[in-house]
Amino acid sequence: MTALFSNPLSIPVLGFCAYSGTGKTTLLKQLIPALIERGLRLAVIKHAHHNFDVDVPGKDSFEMRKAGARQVLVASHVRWALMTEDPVDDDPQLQHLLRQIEADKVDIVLVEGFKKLALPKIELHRAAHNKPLIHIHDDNIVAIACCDETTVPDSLMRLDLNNVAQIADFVQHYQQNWQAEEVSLPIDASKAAQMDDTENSPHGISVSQGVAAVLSQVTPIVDTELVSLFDIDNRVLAHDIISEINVPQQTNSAMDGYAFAFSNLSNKPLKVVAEVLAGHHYPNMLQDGEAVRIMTGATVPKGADTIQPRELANEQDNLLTLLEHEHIVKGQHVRLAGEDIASGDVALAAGKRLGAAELGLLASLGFDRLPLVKRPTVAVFSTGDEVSQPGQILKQNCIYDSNRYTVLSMAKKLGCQVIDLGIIEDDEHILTATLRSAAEQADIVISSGGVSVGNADYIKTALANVGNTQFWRINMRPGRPLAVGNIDRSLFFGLPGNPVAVMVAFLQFVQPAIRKLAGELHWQPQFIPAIAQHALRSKTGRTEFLRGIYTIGSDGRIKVSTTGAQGSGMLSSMVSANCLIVIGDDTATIPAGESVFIQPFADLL
Ligand SMILES: Nc1nc2c(c(=O)[nH]1)N[C@H]1C(S)=C(S)[C@@H](COP(=O)(O)OP(=O)(O)OC[C@H]3O[C@@H](n4cnc5c(N)ncnc54)[C@H](O)[C@@H]3O)O[C@H]1N2
Ligand code: MOO
Repeated sequence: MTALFSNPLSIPVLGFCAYSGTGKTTLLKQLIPALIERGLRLAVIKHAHHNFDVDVPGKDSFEMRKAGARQVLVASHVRWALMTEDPVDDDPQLQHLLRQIEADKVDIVLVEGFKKLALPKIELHRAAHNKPLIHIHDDNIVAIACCDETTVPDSLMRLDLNNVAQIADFVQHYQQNWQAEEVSLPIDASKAAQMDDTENSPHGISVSQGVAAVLSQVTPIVDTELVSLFDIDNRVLAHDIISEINVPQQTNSAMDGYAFAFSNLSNKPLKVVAEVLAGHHYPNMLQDGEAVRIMTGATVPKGADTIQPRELANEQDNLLTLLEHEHIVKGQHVRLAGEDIASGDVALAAGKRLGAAELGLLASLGFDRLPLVKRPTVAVFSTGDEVSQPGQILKQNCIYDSNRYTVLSMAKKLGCQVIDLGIIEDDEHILTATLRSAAEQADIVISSGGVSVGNADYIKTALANVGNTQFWRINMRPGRPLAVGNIDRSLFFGLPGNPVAVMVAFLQFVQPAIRKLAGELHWQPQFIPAIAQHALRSKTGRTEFLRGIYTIGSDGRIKVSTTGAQGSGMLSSMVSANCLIVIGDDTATIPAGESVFIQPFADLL
């Protein structure tokens, strides 16, 4: 039996396992120089079963540690050692230890010990020792280094325990051919299995299946319109935009300074023959021994190819001396014509959502009107007798409507035109009429509330009168009940009533649908790995969306903790959060210090 292990590094980790007395350390002591000779940079992790000390009593570092410091780092000009007092009941956590390795400075980590972990290993075996073979119970053995007497199955690579060069060749080959495991995202609609009969399924469907099923019902809008650059707010480009000019138009200076030909560099001063301001040019060809005074953005004259900043030059009586002469590089501080975008290039491709940077780029190419995909229209209403309009007196047993506002806001941020249909009372005729008229006006109709088993009746019957809609149980929390379907040519989403569930369900299901409908290409949810600051719990079989706060640690890594209580009615948890922590349906617990995926809210919320 092996215990789960996943390599947190971007370099391979290879274990060496054997019963004691087989000669693991002896082999490693010979193997390390042989691998270094082959150009590999190594890190080694060794598991010690006893309470070892790096230093000895009497040494300052020892005394400081024994005095109670949790960590002592002792450093000299050749080496440093970090000692951390980290008592644990079981074996130390290899994943945690691996994260201490400087993965950008080594090519492979060799691990001695940790033989129970499911990490790739070379088994060492001496038949004369009469010990059992490890590979029989461990699928992670990639090769066996042994003597002639050991029988090795055909499926396994056989190495000679006494042939260090052969083992080193194997390790080198392993390192060169290793590929990082494909990261499995907690939600991946592209890998969602086909759904069978999902309607009213008591078992529910996964988030990935739900997203895939929603997307399969969306046909992108093909109608386009020309829109002025001023009025484009986060909308989607309908056609490729080809640049008609070079950006920058002319080769120009990136510094205030002097332009000259690099081939003229010598200890002799150059003669300053003119001054070129931005928006102007020097009409002549620069001759041997000449330079011009030039400002940032001004066109570099013909005959010049290099700029020296003003602060690294001395000019007196039109004679120029270049300082730090030996550091000057040909072409420095020159911005070449077309280096940003060349005439004829696709500056932006169809399907791109236009934010501030894209608008700036289009403006820099001289475009003032752009062909855009027509905005999706989204109609939104709330249901529920207890739901009251903000601004009015809150009646007993009632709650103010927040869902319409969160949904309308998220739809607007996705560039949609929105129609607010208000709060619709729980009445079959009124709901039916509302749905019919909403579908006539909107590409997407969104309601909240009334989709769970108890109180779904009105919306269910109203929907049955006007369209074809399925009620799903999504294996997620929050946001379990969800209705999805069609009313004529409109897509309908019945989101659950709980305010956090509404937002999470919108982000996971409505958002991809709007993006596809709006013509956006290559849109995928953004998952970023972060280190959990405390243990996170879920239940296998469902995807958990916890409200999280991520920050960047002093080590440059992203860390995340939850906002605390996670009730699906607690909108304050969404306000304090800046991300969702996503625990996929195959995971029950994420221990503190382990990696978990987050979905930052970015600018959508
Ligand atoms: N027996 C079961 N009961 C419930 C289940 C279940 O599977 N079996 N699912 C629970 C889950 S999960 C959710 S979420 C809710 C969803 O219920 P509905 O979609 O029918 O929503 P309502 O019951 O109408 O409301 C739930 C909750 O949200 C508040 N709400 C509703 N609309 C608004 C609004 N516009 N603004 C603010 N708050 C709103 C409402 O007052 C309720 O407190 O069902 C569980 N029950
Ligand atoms: O959708 Mo519900 O509790 O999972 O909020």
